[in-house]
Amino acid sequence: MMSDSPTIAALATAPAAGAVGILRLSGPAALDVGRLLAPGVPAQPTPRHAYLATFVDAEGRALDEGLFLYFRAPQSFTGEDVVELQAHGSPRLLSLLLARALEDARVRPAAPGEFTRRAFLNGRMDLTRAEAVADLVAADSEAAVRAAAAGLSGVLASRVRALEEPLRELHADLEGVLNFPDEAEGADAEAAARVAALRAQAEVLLAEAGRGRLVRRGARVALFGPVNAGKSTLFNRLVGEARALVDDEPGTTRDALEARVEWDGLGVTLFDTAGLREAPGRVEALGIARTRELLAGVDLAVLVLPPGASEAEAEAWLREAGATPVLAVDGKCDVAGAALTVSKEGLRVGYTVADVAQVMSGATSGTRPRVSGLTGEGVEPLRATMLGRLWGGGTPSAVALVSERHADALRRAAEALSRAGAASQASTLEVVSGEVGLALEALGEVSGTTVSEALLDAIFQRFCIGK
Ligand SMILES: Nc1nc2c(c(=O)[nH]1)N(C=O)[C@@H](CNc1ccc(C(=O)N[C@@H](CCC(=O)O)C(=O)O)cc1)CN2
Ligand SMILES: Nc1nc2c(ncn2[C@@H]2O[C@H](COP(=O)(O)OP(=O)(O)OP(=O)(O)O)[C@@H](O)[C@H]2O)c(=O)[nH]1
Ligand SMILES: [Mg+2]
Repeated sequence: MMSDSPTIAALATAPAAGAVGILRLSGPAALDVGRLLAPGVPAQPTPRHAYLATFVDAEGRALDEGLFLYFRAPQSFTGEDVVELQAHGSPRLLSLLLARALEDARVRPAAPGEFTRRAFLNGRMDLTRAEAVADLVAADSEAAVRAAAAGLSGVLASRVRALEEPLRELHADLEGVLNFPDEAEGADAEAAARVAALRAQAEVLLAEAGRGRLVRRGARVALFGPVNAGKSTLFNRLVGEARALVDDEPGTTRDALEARVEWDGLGVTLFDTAGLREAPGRVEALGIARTRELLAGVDLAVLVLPPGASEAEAEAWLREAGATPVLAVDGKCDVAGAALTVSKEGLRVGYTVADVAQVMSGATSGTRPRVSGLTGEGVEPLRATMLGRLWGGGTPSAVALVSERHADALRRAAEALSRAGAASQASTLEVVSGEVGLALEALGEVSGTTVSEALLDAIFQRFCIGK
């Protein structure tokens, strides 16, 4: 099967000027075609040896001097013969080399992810590890890099295997009892307990999907609350630069603003939003509508309240966040603490009459974290609290990167096991075994043991060309 697959070629490096650019070939004609481009390389090169070679055009004129690597099947990334031409990183030079390789009838351009797909099809890695390759390439935070690296080294693979293998044994035992009731007698004795244990294990893995999502695309956090509470000032403080406009005019922020930061390795997209209030102007009302929409889609909403806001007031604003988890904080805490002196000194910038009046009325919450975007007080503890709410304990690198696709398959496996559990009380062994078989099939979609061509197409579509 390996020998009749066409040889594929693609640039393995990004199409931009760089120190080095790599043309990669995989398949039975890789060495032949590689030697057309680098004729000085011996006909039987030592595998994994770096040859310094001249790369030439069709007329034999030198195009570059670079390194030539040969990996002999099956000891290569794809499991096929692989050749790499490591040239100087000129996109034009590399496209000349690629075009020349493609002139050979045995070679065609690689589809996105096709090198990795071949690695999977040739049994070099299971599907979770192939997907971790794409995760690693796409990783844009330290946590994402570490979690993808864990996936590449087989963290998810071994957890899925720990589920798949006992499930396969259970299925075999049940089928044995059904097909050879005499020989296999009693092999189904513990069926209900085994089903229950496996289901619990599937649920545990499924529960990691939320963390997987958080690591992959980063957390999304929005600051929201009444106008003029100090959201933009706090936003700037959290981002570390003056990104948002700040003014004492309520309704300053109209459009939501976003900034990407990395906190303890976790990617976080922070949003500043238009302040909320009754009866806003027309343009501002549009901003408020957008705030509500945005709040529905974030992982955590931080409600910034004016200093000393009452519980009733906090409750009212809390409702704006709907089902999104909310962390409420008292803003402008420098005002709250200094209220009495302020009243003697007169109002400094940022202290509105309302702010001070509220503090002096004594209706402070006492329990909410206090923060001042202006002085920076309480900002570090707030950041730590936000991270805690988003991530909980543990380190992002240890996480099994469960994707939406994995979660969907795990959910179907858990559901089938739940039905198998019910059937073991009330139905025939055939039904139990049928459901266990379905669970096994769903799990196979995660590891790749029972995966369809269409599913593989969908998975490798998101890879880049040359990967
Ligand atoms: N230049 C270059 N760098 C690269 C890659 C590549 O293909 N080329 N990779 C890919 O994109 C990654 C490395 N992945 C690889 C994985 C396995 C094998 C390999 O030859 N495996 C053999 C031998 C194993 C061994 O000697 O221990 C095997 O599995 O049998 C090579 C690269 C990242 N860096
Ligand atoms: N004393 C004090 N003043 C602050 C603090 N944060 C903001 N202010 C002042 O309060 C006013 C409003 O601040 P913004 O950060 O624009 O408030 P906002 O919540 O973004 O307001 P809108 O966008 O209009 O909803 C400005 O005059 C700020 O200087 C703070 O922590 N302490
Ligand atoms: Mg603002």
